[in-house]
Amino acid sequence: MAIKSQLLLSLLVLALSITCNNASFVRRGKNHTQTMSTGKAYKVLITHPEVPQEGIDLLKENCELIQVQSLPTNRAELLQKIRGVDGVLWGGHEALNAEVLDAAGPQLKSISTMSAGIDYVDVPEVKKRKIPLGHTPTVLNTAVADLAVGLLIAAGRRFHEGRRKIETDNWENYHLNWMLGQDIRDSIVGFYGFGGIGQAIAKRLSGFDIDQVLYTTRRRVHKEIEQELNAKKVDFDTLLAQSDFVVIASPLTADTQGVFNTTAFNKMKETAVLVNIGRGKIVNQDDLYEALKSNKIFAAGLDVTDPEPLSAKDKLLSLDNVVVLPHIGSATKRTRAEMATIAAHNVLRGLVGEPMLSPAY
Ligand SMILES: O=C(O)C(=O)CO
Repeated sequence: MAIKSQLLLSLLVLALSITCNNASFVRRGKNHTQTMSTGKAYKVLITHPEVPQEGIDLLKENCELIQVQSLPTNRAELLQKIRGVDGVLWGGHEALNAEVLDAAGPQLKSISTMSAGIDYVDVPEVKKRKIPLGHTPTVLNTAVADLAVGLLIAAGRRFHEGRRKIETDNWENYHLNWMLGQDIRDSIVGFYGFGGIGQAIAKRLSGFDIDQVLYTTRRRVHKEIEQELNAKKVDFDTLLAQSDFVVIASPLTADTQGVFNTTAFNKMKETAVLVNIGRGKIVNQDDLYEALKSNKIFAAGLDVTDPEPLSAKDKLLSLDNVVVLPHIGSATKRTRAEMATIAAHNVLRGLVGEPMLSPAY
């Protein structure tokens, strides 16, 4: 499934690049078409200095590009450069809200983020102004899924604690029951959120001879996917009670915020491992700290935290049984290039009033 969908996606990207390169990128005025003094039809802001060249090359054929140079993003520079642009490729995770939309002006007609999650976007504000909004799911599924499997193994098999044992001269493998971890073989893996990323993780885990996949989502996934992944939809309490590994692969919304709290941890197995590659705020981090410290659950592997960046002094980092990464799920060169490519196509399509490749709403 994953290979097929990657292939399809590559074909789609190729097809789109042909369409977009041939499209007539003339500015659509009320009665006339016009181009700018630069000869380019549209002005597009790229809000990050490190957006991969693949995306920039696509845009620059038909658009005059302006780019934010500061890093971390200087809000004043962003607000000044966004004035009067037709499109925006939103490269970072800064708040995209009424302030920036007001600064841009009413001519703004196309925005795409370079991320799957859009919790930093005030979507109702964008919608209210009828501006098409794109994002970049799918292309990062494999990179995030690979990392999630890594976290699941690292937390379940105590990688971080093991490293600490060495660093503190406490290597005690003369004990037969030293550093024993959790088996993935024959385990039940529960997914909170089971879209493309969750399914890509389950697909990878099928190679580890797991017993069963459970998932909690609002809507049931297709029967064929359930069959292929040996997956069964269950309610949240069942997911918590039965899973040996619980993987959070859901977006952050008003409904998902803080759902993993003490009440939830108390319903999990004491041997359970929690993995979060969704968003930090889905977990109440103080409650997670208590659950890990008191061994209410076995371990956690987190690529996302609350806040980000997490302070080096955060109490979570004092624990042996948590593996924490600095939100690097999609951080591979190829994935970043593909994200920039999809985001650029989204922007170009929005500019000419065509449906975006991956619309956010
Ligand atoms: O694109 C996103 O939303 C991510 O968090 C990638 O890890």
